Amino acid sequence: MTRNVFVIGLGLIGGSIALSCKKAPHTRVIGYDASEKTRELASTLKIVDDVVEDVIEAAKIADIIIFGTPVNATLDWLDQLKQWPLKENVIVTDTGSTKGLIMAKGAELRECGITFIGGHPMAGSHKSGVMAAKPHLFENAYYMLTPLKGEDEANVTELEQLLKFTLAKIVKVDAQEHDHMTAVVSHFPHIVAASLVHQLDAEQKYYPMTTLLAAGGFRDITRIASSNPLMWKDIVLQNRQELIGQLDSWLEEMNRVKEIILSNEQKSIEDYFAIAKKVRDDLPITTGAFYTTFDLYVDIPDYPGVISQLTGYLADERISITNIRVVEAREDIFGILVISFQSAEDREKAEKCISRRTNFEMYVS
Ligand SMILES: NC(=O)c1ccc[n+]([C@@H]2O[C@H](COP(=O)([O-])OP(=O)(O)OC[C@H]3O[C@@H](n4cnc5c(N)ncnc54)[C@H](O)[C@@H]3O)[C@@H](O)[C@H]2O)c1
Ligand SMILES: O=C(O)C(=O)C[C@]1(C(=O)O)C=C[C@@H](O)C=C1
Repeated sequence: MTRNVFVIGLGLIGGSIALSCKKAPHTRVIGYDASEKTRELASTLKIVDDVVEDVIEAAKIADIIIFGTPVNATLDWLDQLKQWPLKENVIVTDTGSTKGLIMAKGAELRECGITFIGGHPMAGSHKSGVMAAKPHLFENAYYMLTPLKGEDEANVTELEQLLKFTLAKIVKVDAQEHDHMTAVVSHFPHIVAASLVHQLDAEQKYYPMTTLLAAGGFRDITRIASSNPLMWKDIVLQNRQELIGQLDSWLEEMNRVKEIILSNEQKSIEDYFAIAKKVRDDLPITTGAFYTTFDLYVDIPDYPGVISQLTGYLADERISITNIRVVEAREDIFGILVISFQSAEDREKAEKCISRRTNFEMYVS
Protein backbone atom coordinates (compact mmCIF):
# COMPACT_ATOMS: atom_id res chain seq x y z
CA MET A 1 0.00 0.00 0.00
CA THR A 2 1.32 3.47 -0.88
CA ARG A 3 1.80 5.96 1.91
CA ASN A 4 0.95 9.57 0.99
CA VAL A 5 3.19 12.23 2.49
CA PHE A 6 2.02 15.80 2.02
CA VAL A 7 4.59 18.58 2.47
CA ILE A 8 3.25 22.12 2.83
CA GLY A 9 5.97 24.76 2.28
CA LEU A 10 8.59 23.61 -0.22
CA GLY A 11 11.53 25.88 0.64
CA LEU A 12 14.95 24.87 1.91
CA ILE A 13 13.63 22.67 4.72
CA GLY A 14 10.32 21.42 3.27
CA GLY A 15 12.01 20.73 -0.08
CA SER A 16 14.89 18.87 1.59
CA ILE A 17 12.51 16.75 3.69
CA ALA A 18 10.44 16.01 0.59
CA LEU A 19 13.56 14.82 -1.27
CA SER A 20 14.50 12.57 1.67
CA CYS A 21 10.97 11.16 1.91
CA LYS A 22 11.03 10.31 -1.79
CA LYS A 23 13.70 7.73 -0.90
CA ALA A 24 11.26 5.86 1.37
CA PRO A 25 9.68 2.78 -0.26
CA HIS A 26 5.99 2.78 -1.23
CA THR A 27 5.78 6.50 -0.59
CA ARG A 28 4.25 9.20 -2.75
CA VAL A 29 5.30 12.72 -1.84
CA ILE A 30 2.83 15.48 -2.62
CA GLY A 31 3.73 19.14 -2.19
CA TYR A 32 2.15 22.55 -1.91
CA ASP A 33 3.66 26.01 -1.53
CA ALA A 34 1.97 29.40 -1.32
CA SER A 35 4.32 30.71 -3.99
CA GLU A 36 3.36 29.79 -7.54
CA LYS A 37 6.99 30.12 -8.65
CA THR A 38 8.07 27.65 -5.96
CA ARG A 39 5.34 25.21 -6.99
CA GLU A 40 6.60 25.38 -10.57
CA LEU A 41 10.22 24.90 -9.53
CA ALA A 42 9.34 22.03 -7.19
CA SER A 43 7.65 20.31 -10.10
CA THR A 44 10.48 20.97 -12.57
CA LEU A 45 13.20 19.94 -10.11
CA LYS A 46 11.15 16.85 -9.10
CA ILE A 47 11.33 17.83 -5.43
CA VAL A 48 8.01 16.01 -4.96
CA ASP A 49 6.11 13.43 -6.99
CA ASP A 50 3.11 15.74 -7.43
CA VAL A 51 2.55 19.40 -6.82
CA VAL A 52 -1.01 20.35 -5.90
CA GLU A 53 -3.01 23.57 -5.81
CA ASP A 54 -5.83 22.35 -3.59
CA VAL A 55 -4.47 21.90 -0.07
CA ILE A 56 -7.60 20.40 1.48
CA GLU A 57 -8.01 17.78 -1.27
CA ALA A 58 -4.37 16.68 -0.82
CA ALA A 59 -4.65 16.70 2.98
CA LYS A 60 -7.69 14.38 2.73
CA ILE A 61 -5.60 11.54 1.30
CA ALA A 62 -2.43 12.22 3.34
CA ASP A 63 -1.08 9.72 5.88
CA ILE A 64 1.55 12.17 7.07
CA ILE A 65 1.41 15.97 6.73
CA ILE A 66 4.65 17.91 7.16
CA PHE A 67 4.78 21.70 7.47
CA GLY A 68 7.90 23.36 6.06
CA THR A 69 6.46 26.85 6.48
CA PRO A 70 7.71 29.79 8.61
CA VAL A 71 6.53 29.22 12.17
CA ASN A 72 3.75 31.84 12.23
CA ALA A 73 2.32 30.49 8.97
CA THR A 74 2.42 27.01 10.53
CA LEU A 75 0.29 28.23 13.46
CA ASP A 76 -2.29 29.58 10.98
CA TRP A 77 -2.36 26.34 9.01
CA LEU A 78 -2.76 24.27 12.18
CA ASP A 79 -5.83 26.34 13.07
CA GLN A 80 -7.37 25.75 9.65
CA LEU A 81 -6.50 22.07 9.66
CA LYS A 82 -8.88 21.42 12.59
CA GLN A 83 -11.78 21.84 10.11
CA TRP A 84 -10.40 19.59 7.37
CA PRO A 85 -11.75 16.10 6.57
CA LEU A 86 -8.52 14.22 7.34
CA LYS A 87 -7.77 10.49 7.45
CA GLU A 88 -8.47 9.09 10.90
CA ASN A 89 -4.85 8.06 11.55
CA VAL A 90 -3.11 10.99 9.94
CA ILE A 91 0.06 12.21 11.66
CA VAL A 92 0.77 15.92 11.40
CA THR A 93 4.26 17.29 12.04
CA ASP A 94 6.26 20.45 11.39
CA THR A 95 9.89 21.47 11.00
CA GLY A 96 9.76 24.85 12.76
CA SER A 97 12.62 26.30 14.77
CA THR A 98 10.36 27.00 17.77
CA LYS A 99 8.20 24.54 19.60
CA GLY A 100 6.34 26.11 22.58
CA LEU A 101 3.46 27.82 20.75
CA ILE A 102 3.35 25.16 18.07
CA MET A 103 2.94 22.39 20.67
CA ALA A 104 0.19 24.43 22.37
CA LYS A 105 -1.58 24.32 19.00
CA GLY A 106 -0.73 20.60 18.84
CA ALA A 107 -2.61 20.13 22.12
CA GLU A 108 -5.67 21.84 20.57
CA LEU A 109 -5.42 19.46 17.62
CA ARG A 110 -5.39 16.50 20.00
CA GLU A 111 -8.70 17.78 21.40
CA CYS A 112 -10.03 17.50 17.83
CA GLY A 113 -8.72 13.92 17.55
CA ILE A 114 -5.73 14.83 15.34
CA THR A 115 -2.22 13.55 16.13
CA PHE A 116 0.41 16.28 16.07
CA ILE A 117 4.08 15.56 16.77
CA GLY A 118 6.36 18.60 16.63
CA GLY A 119 9.62 18.31 14.73
CA HIS A 120 12.76 20.38 14.19
CA PRO A 121 15.77 19.26 12.17
CA MET A 122 18.82 21.02 13.61
CA ALA A 123 20.47 21.70 10.29
CA GLY A 124 19.94 24.30 7.66
CA SER A 125 21.55 27.21 5.97
CA HIS A 126 21.43 30.94 5.49
CA LYS A 127 20.12 30.14 2.01
CA SER A 128 16.41 29.79 1.57
CA GLY A 129 13.97 28.62 -1.06
CA VAL A 130 13.36 25.48 -3.03
CA MET A 131 16.52 25.88 -5.14
CA ALA A 132 18.62 25.36 -2.00
CA ALA A 133 16.86 22.10 -1.04
CA LYS A 134 19.01 18.97 -0.98
CA PRO A 135 18.29 15.39 0.04
CA HIS A 136 21.33 15.07 2.35
CA LEU A 137 20.80 18.35 4.25
CA PHE A 138 19.96 16.60 7.50
CA GLU A 139 22.45 13.76 7.33
CA ASN A 140 24.04 13.26 10.79
CA ALA A 141 22.21 16.25 12.25
CA TYR A 142 19.96 15.99 15.28
CA TYR A 143 16.28 15.91 14.39
CA MET A 144 14.24 16.79 17.45
CA LEU A 145 10.71 15.48 17.94
CA THR A 146 8.52 17.00 20.64
CA PRO A 147 5.54 14.66 21.13
CA LEU A 148 2.85 15.75 23.56
CA LYS A 149 2.82 14.03 26.94
CA GLY A 150 1.03 10.68 26.66
CA GLU A 151 1.49 10.46 22.88
CA ASP A 152 0.96 6.96 21.52
CA GLU A 153 4.46 5.52 20.93
CA ALA A 154 3.22 3.81 17.78
CA ASN A 155 2.60 7.24 16.21
CA VAL A 156 6.08 8.45 17.11
CA THR A 157 7.57 5.27 15.66
CA GLU A 158 5.59 5.68 12.46
CA LEU A 159 6.90 9.20 12.00
CA GLU A 160 10.44 8.07 12.82
CA GLN A 161 10.15 5.33 10.18
CA LEU A 162 9.67 8.04 7.58
CA LEU A 163 12.15 10.58 8.95
CA LYS A 164 14.92 8.00 9.13
CA PHE A 165 15.31 8.61 5.37
CA THR A 166 16.73 12.03 6.23
CA LEU A 167 19.66 10.10 7.80
CA ALA A 168 19.36 12.43 10.78
CA LYS A 169 19.65 11.36 14.41
CA ILE A 170 16.16 11.49 15.81
CA VAL A 171 15.81 12.50 19.46
CA LYS A 172 12.82 13.28 21.66
CA VAL A 173 12.90 16.57 23.56
CA ASP A 174 10.49 18.50 25.75
CA ALA A 175 9.12 21.55 23.87
CA GLN A 176 10.04 24.13 26.56
CA GLU A 177 13.55 22.72 26.89
CA HIS A 178 13.80 22.79 23.12
CA ASP A 179 13.04 26.50 23.04
CA HIS A 180 15.56 27.23 25.77
CA MET A 181 18.39 25.22 24.17
CA THR A 182 17.79 26.50 20.64
CA ALA A 183 17.71 30.07 21.96
CA VAL A 184 21.25 29.47 23.25
CA VAL A 185 22.79 27.79 20.19
CA SER A 186 20.73 29.15 17.34
CA HIS A 187 18.25 31.96 17.90
CA PHE A 188 20.39 34.26 20.04
CA PRO A 189 23.52 33.79 17.86
CA HIS A 190 21.44 35.01 14.91
CA ILE A 191 20.71 38.22 16.82
CA VAL A 192 24.39 38.64 17.64
CA ALA A 193 25.35 38.11 13.98
CA ALA A 194 22.78 40.66 12.83
CA SER A 195 23.92 43.13 15.48
CA LEU A 196 27.55 42.90 14.36
CA VAL A 197 26.47 43.69 10.81
CA HIS A 198 24.46 46.69 12.07
CA GLN A 199 27.56 47.82 13.96
CA LEU A 200 29.63 47.60 10.76
CA ASP A 201 26.94 49.47 8.86
CA ALA A 202 27.06 52.34 11.36
CA GLU A 203 30.87 52.42 11.23
CA GLN A 204 31.19 52.38 7.47
CA LYS A 205 29.55 55.76 7.23
CA TYR A 206 32.65 57.22 8.89
CA TYR A 207 35.25 54.65 7.78
CA PRO A 208 34.09 53.31 4.38
CA MET A 209 37.19 51.18 4.03
CA THR A 210 36.10 49.00 6.96
CA THR A 211 33.84 46.84 4.78
CA LEU A 212 36.79 45.99 2.52
CA LEU A 213 38.59 44.63 5.55
CA ALA A 214 35.70 42.37 6.56
CA ALA A 215 37.58 39.20 5.74
CA GLY A 216 37.44 35.67 7.15
CA GLY A 217 36.68 36.46 10.78
CA PHE A 218 33.81 38.85 10.19
CA ARG A 219 32.41 36.74 7.39
CA ASP A 220 32.51 33.55 9.51
CA ILE A 221 30.75 35.06 12.48
CA THR A 222 28.13 36.90 10.40
CA ARG A 223 27.30 34.28 7.75
CA ILE A 224 23.95 33.61 9.37
CA ALA A 225 23.01 37.30 9.17
CA SER A 226 22.28 36.53 5.49
CA SER A 227 19.36 34.26 6.51
CA ASN A 228 15.72 34.81 5.57
CA PRO A 229 14.48 37.86 7.61
CA LEU A 230 10.83 36.75 7.56
CA MET A 231 11.70 33.36 9.01
CA TRP A 232 13.78 34.99 11.77
CA LYS A 233 11.10 37.58 12.54
CA ASP A 234 8.70 34.69 13.25
CA ILE A 235 11.25 32.79 15.36
CA VAL A 236 12.03 35.84 17.49
CA LEU A 237 8.32 36.55 18.02
CA GLN A 238 7.66 32.96 19.08
CA ASN A 239 10.68 32.66 21.37
CA ARG A 240 10.70 36.16 22.86
CA GLN A 241 10.89 35.15 26.51
CA GLU A 242 13.92 32.93 26.05
CA LEU A 243 15.61 35.54 23.89
CA ILE A 244 15.13 38.25 26.46
CA GLY A 245 16.76 35.93 29.01
CA GLN A 246 19.68 35.32 26.64
CA LEU A 247 20.05 39.06 26.02
CA ASP A 248 20.26 39.72 29.76
CA SER A 249 22.96 37.06 30.15
CA TRP A 250 24.84 38.45 27.14
CA LEU A 251 24.79 42.00 28.55
CA GLU A 252 26.15 40.66 31.85
CA GLU A 253 28.81 38.75 29.94
CA MET A 254 29.78 41.85 27.94
CA ASN A 255 30.10 43.78 31.19
CA ARG A 256 32.34 41.03 32.52
CA VAL A 257 34.52 41.25 29.39
CA LYS A 258 34.65 45.01 29.78
CA GLU A 259 35.85 44.58 33.38
CA ILE A 260 38.53 42.14 32.25
CA ILE A 261 39.79 44.54 29.58
CA LEU A 262 39.67 47.50 31.97
CA SER A 263 41.71 45.47 34.46
CA ASN A 264 44.50 45.33 31.86
CA GLU A 265 45.57 41.96 33.29
CA GLN A 266 47.24 39.87 30.62
CA LYS A 267 46.38 36.57 32.27
CA SER A 268 42.65 37.30 32.61
CA ILE A 269 42.46 38.38 28.97
CA GLU A 270 44.31 35.30 27.72
CA ASP A 271 42.24 33.01 29.96
CA TYR A 272 39.05 34.47 28.53
CA PHE A 273 40.06 33.37 25.04
CA ALA A 274 41.67 30.12 26.21
CA ILE A 275 38.49 28.91 27.93
CA ALA A 276 36.37 29.82 24.91
CA LYS A 277 38.81 28.06 22.58
CA LYS A 278 38.70 24.88 24.67
CA VAL A 279 34.89 24.79 24.78
CA ARG A 280 34.62 25.58 21.05
CA ASP A 281 37.30 23.04 20.05
CA ASP A 282 35.58 20.35 22.12
CA LEU A 283 32.20 20.81 20.41
CA PRO A 284 31.21 17.46 18.95
CA ILE A 285 31.28 18.75 15.38
CA THR A 286 31.00 15.46 13.50
CA THR A 287 28.02 14.29 15.53
CA GLY A 288 26.84 17.68 16.59
CA ALA A 289 24.07 20.05 15.79
CA PHE A 290 25.08 21.21 12.37
CA TYR A 291 25.54 19.77 8.95
CA THR A 292 29.24 19.16 8.55
CA THR A 293 31.20 19.62 5.37
CA PHE A 294 34.90 19.09 5.03
CA ASP A 295 36.24 22.05 3.10
CA LEU A 296 39.54 22.41 1.33
CA TYR A 297 40.62 25.92 0.32
CA VAL A 298 42.76 26.04 -2.79
CA ASP A 299 44.49 29.26 -3.82
CA ILE A 300 44.05 29.09 -7.60
CA PRO A 301 45.74 31.20 -10.26
CA ASP A 302 43.71 33.02 -12.91
CA TYR A 303 43.82 31.04 -16.15
CA PRO A 304 40.98 29.52 -18.19
CA GLY A 305 40.09 25.95 -17.33
CA VAL A 306 41.82 25.88 -13.95
CA ILE A 307 38.69 24.67 -12.14
CA SER A 308 37.95 21.86 -14.58
CA GLN A 309 41.62 20.89 -14.45
CA LEU A 310 41.41 20.46 -10.67
CA THR A 311 38.09 18.63 -10.68
CA GLY A 312 39.51 16.43 -13.43
CA TYR A 313 42.43 15.41 -11.19
CA LEU A 314 39.99 14.53 -8.40
CA ALA A 315 37.75 12.60 -10.79
CA ASP A 316 40.81 10.63 -12.04
CA GLU A 317 41.39 9.45 -8.48
CA ARG A 318 37.65 8.84 -7.90
CA ILE A 319 37.40 11.39 -5.10
CA SER A 320 33.82 12.70 -4.84
CA ILE A 321 33.12 16.29 -4.05
CA THR A 322 29.88 17.58 -2.54
CA ASN A 323 30.21 21.26 -3.43
CA ILE A 324 32.53 23.69 -5.13
CA ARG A 325 32.60 27.48 -5.08
CA VAL A 326 34.95 30.39 -5.63
CA VAL A 327 35.42 32.90 -2.88
CA GLU A 328 36.89 36.14 -4.10
CA ALA A 329 38.94 36.70 -1.03
CA ARG A 330 41.48 39.28 -2.08
CA GLU A 331 41.84 41.68 -4.96
CA ASP A 332 45.32 40.57 -5.96
CA ILE A 333 44.44 36.95 -6.59
CA PHE A 334 41.76 35.36 -8.75
CA GLY A 335 40.18 33.67 -5.80
CA ILE A 336 40.10 30.81 -3.40
CA LEU A 337 38.37 27.69 -4.60
CA VAL A 338 36.47 26.02 -1.80
CA ILE A 339 35.92 22.34 -2.45
CA SER A 340 33.71 20.44 -0.01
CA PHE A 341 33.91 16.72 0.69
CA GLN A 342 31.73 14.26 2.53
CA SER A 343 34.46 13.12 4.91
CA ALA A 344 37.83 14.12 6.34
CA GLU A 345 39.39 11.13 4.52
CA ASP A 346 38.15 12.35 1.13
CA ARG A 347 39.51 15.80 1.88
CA GLU A 348 42.89 14.37 2.86
CA LYS A 349 43.03 12.30 -0.34
CA ALA A 350 42.15 15.40 -2.36
CA GLU A 351 44.84 17.46 -0.65
CA LYS A 352 47.44 14.81 -1.50
CA CYS A 353 46.16 14.49 -5.07
CA ILE A 354 46.29 18.26 -5.71
CA SER A 355 49.68 18.71 -4.07
CA ARG A 356 51.13 15.92 -6.25
CA ARG A 357 49.85 17.51 -9.45
CA THR A 358 50.08 21.27 -8.80
CA ASN A 359 51.94 23.77 -6.68
CA PHE A 360 48.75 25.49 -5.53
CA GLU A 361 48.64 26.46 -1.90
CA MET A 362 45.97 24.77 0.17
CA TYR A 363 44.39 25.39 3.54
CA VAL A 364 42.07 23.29 5.66
CA SER A 365 39.48 25.15 7.74
N1 LIG B 1 16.64 27.68 7.41
C1 LIG B 1 17.07 26.91 8.37
O1 LIG B 1 18.27 26.83 8.59
C2 LIG B 1 16.09 26.10 9.17
C3 LIG B 1 16.56 24.95 9.84
C4 LIG B 1 15.64 24.16 10.54
C5 LIG B 1 14.29 24.52 10.59
N2 LIG B 1 13.88 25.65 9.94
C6 LIG B 1 12.44 25.94 9.97
O2 LIG B 1 11.89 25.40 8.78
C7 LIG B 1 10.80 26.18 8.33
C8 LIG B 1 11.04 26.58 6.88
O3 LIG B 1 12.23 27.33 6.78
P1 LIG B 1 13.05 27.40 5.41
O4 LIG B 1 14.45 27.73 5.77
O5 LIG B 1 12.76 26.20 4.58
O6 LIG B 1 12.40 28.68 4.76
P2 LIG B 1 12.20 28.97 3.19
O7 LIG B 1 11.94 30.42 3.09
O8 LIG B 1 13.32 28.38 2.40
O9 LIG B 1 10.88 28.14 2.84
C9 LIG B 1 9.62 28.44 3.34
C10 LIG B 1 8.62 28.11 2.25
O10 LIG B 1 7.31 28.24 2.78
C11 LIG B 1 6.51 28.91 1.82
N3 LIG B 1 5.42 29.55 2.53
C12 LIG B 1 5.45 30.68 3.26
N4 LIG B 1 4.24 30.91 3.81
C13 LIG B 1 3.45 29.89 3.41
C14 LIG B 1 2.12 29.54 3.64
N5 LIG B 1 1.34 30.28 4.43
N6 LIG B 1 1.64 28.42 3.08
C15 LIG B 1 2.41 27.64 2.28
N7 LIG B 1 3.67 27.92 2.00
C16 LIG B 1 4.20 29.02 2.57
C17 LIG B 1 7.43 29.88 1.13
O11 LIG B 1 6.93 30.25 -0.15
C18 LIG B 1 8.73 29.05 1.05
O12 LIG B 1 8.80 28.30 -0.13
C19 LIG B 1 10.69 27.35 9.28
O13 LIG B 1 9.68 27.10 10.20
C20 LIG B 1 12.04 27.41 9.99
O14 LIG B 1 11.91 27.91 11.28
C21 LIG B 1 14.73 26.42 9.20
O1 LIG C 1 23.46 26.96 9.34
C1 LIG C 1 22.68 27.90 9.33
O2 LIG C 1 22.76 28.80 8.52
C2 LIG C 1 21.58 27.94 10.30
O3 LIG C 1 21.23 29.02 10.69
C3 LIG C 1 20.92 26.70 10.70
C4 LIG C 1 20.11 26.74 11.97
C5 LIG C 1 21.05 27.08 13.14
O4 LIG C 1 20.90 28.11 13.76
O5 LIG C 1 21.92 26.25 13.40
C6 LIG C 1 19.04 27.75 11.87
C7 LIG C 1 17.80 27.56 12.32
C8 LIG C 1 17.32 26.25 12.61
O6 LIG C 1 16.18 26.15 13.29
C9 LIG C 1 18.30 25.21 12.68
C10 LIG C 1 19.54 25.40 12.20
